[in-house]
Amino acid sequence: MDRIDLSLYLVTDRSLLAGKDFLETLEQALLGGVTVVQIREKTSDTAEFLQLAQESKTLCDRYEIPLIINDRIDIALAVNARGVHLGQSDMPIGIARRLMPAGSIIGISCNSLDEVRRARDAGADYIGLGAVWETQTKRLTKPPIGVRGLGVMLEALDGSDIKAVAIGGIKSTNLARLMHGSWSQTNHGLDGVAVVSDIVASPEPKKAAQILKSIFMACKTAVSPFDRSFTSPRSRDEILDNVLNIMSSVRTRSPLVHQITNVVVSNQSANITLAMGASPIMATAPEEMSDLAKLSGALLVNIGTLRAESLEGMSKGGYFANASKTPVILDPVGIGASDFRKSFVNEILNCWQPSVIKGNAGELAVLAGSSEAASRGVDSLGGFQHPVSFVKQLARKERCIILLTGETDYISDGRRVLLLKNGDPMLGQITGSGCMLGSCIAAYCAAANASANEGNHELEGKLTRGGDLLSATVGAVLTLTIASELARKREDVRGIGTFLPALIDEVAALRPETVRRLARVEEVEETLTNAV
Ligand SMILES: Cc1ncc(COP(=O)(O)OP(=O)(O)O)c(N)n1
Ligand SMILES: Cc1ncsc1CCOP(=O)(O)O
Repeated sequence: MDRIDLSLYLVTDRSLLAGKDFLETLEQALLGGVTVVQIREKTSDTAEFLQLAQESKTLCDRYEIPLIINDRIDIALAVNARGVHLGQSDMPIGIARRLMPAGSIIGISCNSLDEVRRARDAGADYIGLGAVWETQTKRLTKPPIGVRGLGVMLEALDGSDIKAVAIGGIKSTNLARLMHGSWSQTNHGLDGVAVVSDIVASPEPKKAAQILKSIFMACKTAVSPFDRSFTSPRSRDEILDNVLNIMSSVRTRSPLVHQITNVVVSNQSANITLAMGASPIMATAPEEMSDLAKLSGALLVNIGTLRAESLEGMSKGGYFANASKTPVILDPVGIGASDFRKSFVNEILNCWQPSVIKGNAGELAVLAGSSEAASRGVDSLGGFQHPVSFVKQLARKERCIILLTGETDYISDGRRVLLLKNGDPMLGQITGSGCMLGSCIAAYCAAANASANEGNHELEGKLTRGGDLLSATVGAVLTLTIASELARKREDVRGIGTFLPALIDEVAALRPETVRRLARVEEVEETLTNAV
């Protein structure tokens, strides 16, 4: 089916034209670069549908763009359309295939893995996966799949030549998130996106199509398998060099670090951010997320004390941060404690792409859907048998950097895995050391991202500016853990009460040479086993 290009698939809807002319809007969309058009008429009678289809066919032929008809095989035959798009309760694929001329394109909508498998076995040419998100265009009868639900459906097409497009709620503002988040673990990506309102309802359909197309193409080429929107350093020594550069950069740039964090640690998180040389802003109101995303160098989302009023802020915060190409650090504190936390994390990960996810074994196990490491509240009750494999695979699955904290910290970007062995046990005895680490990661990521791509070139389709966020995460861990070792040795530290201020002081006083001298970082080679 490589004869038709599904990259930007326009599905029409006359009810969204808001006064614009149908054919003029279609022509603008064609000029804007749509690669296939589906005429979808839910309310018109046969004569009206036929006329629209005929006029659309003439126009599409002029632009050499294939025309697909929604549901109606008779109309598709009458206008000699390139194919039909069927729903689950329309004509079965086998019969449609017999009725349509040889070589016609037959697409079908799928909302579940079962439907994808059936469509594959029935010989569909492509599937429309959706709805991905809620949409105003159609009343949905089945719940949205969410970005993270698409990968497993795409995986079911491995080895076949069936193509897949996503549909439902897709806009220029969330397309990059869709493209980043929908890859299967086997690296099966989307062949296209089907869009109705973002083009049809736009006052400038040509421009709307152009924007969608350029984001799609940028993502399709930039997001090759495991190729993140950030740089990956080549060796352990290069990572350490980068860590020291980023450390200095935090102090010289003093980036603004937006933190939506929990009430237990808010104060110490703000202070550790200041100690690193960055500038904290602890803001939760959804109304200011758009403005703050433009100002901040990074966003930390920590769900430690999840409250109804912070949910919207977290959802919007990550969304606007992605749009501003600002790294987002997710700390899913105590995700295993309640179904509420679990489903909220799932919800936000369907709205935005994190750059780094940090958590203890219990938290990351819940996120990965593994029962290997249990947790109680915010504490982990054990570890993984193969932590190296686990972090590497989770990084691939979530397409971001994963930091698994514990006595040894494991960091992976899906390609390499680093083990960090610094840190004093007292860090685990004070409340909020993990949350402070989230602040440190955000500050380092802000500095690393700010120094990348300063000319702002070639950023379309990316969710950060391309900074070395792997080294940034390593640097943040080293900063806090090495400072904890130094703090513990101080004579004025007599217990956890005196340890916390000493820790903040040591972070502020930490010098790059000390980090290089004391860092205990190893890189491990890992062939993936099935850990996630
Ligand atoms: C490309 C694409 N995907 C899905 C749909 C939805 O089709 P269907 O389930 O038949 O629902 P209606 O479009 O008939 O409301 C589609 N039209 N196009
Ligand atoms: C036809 C259809 N099928 C699933 S969602 C949808 C409508 C998508 O419209 P929009 O792109 O405006 O969200």
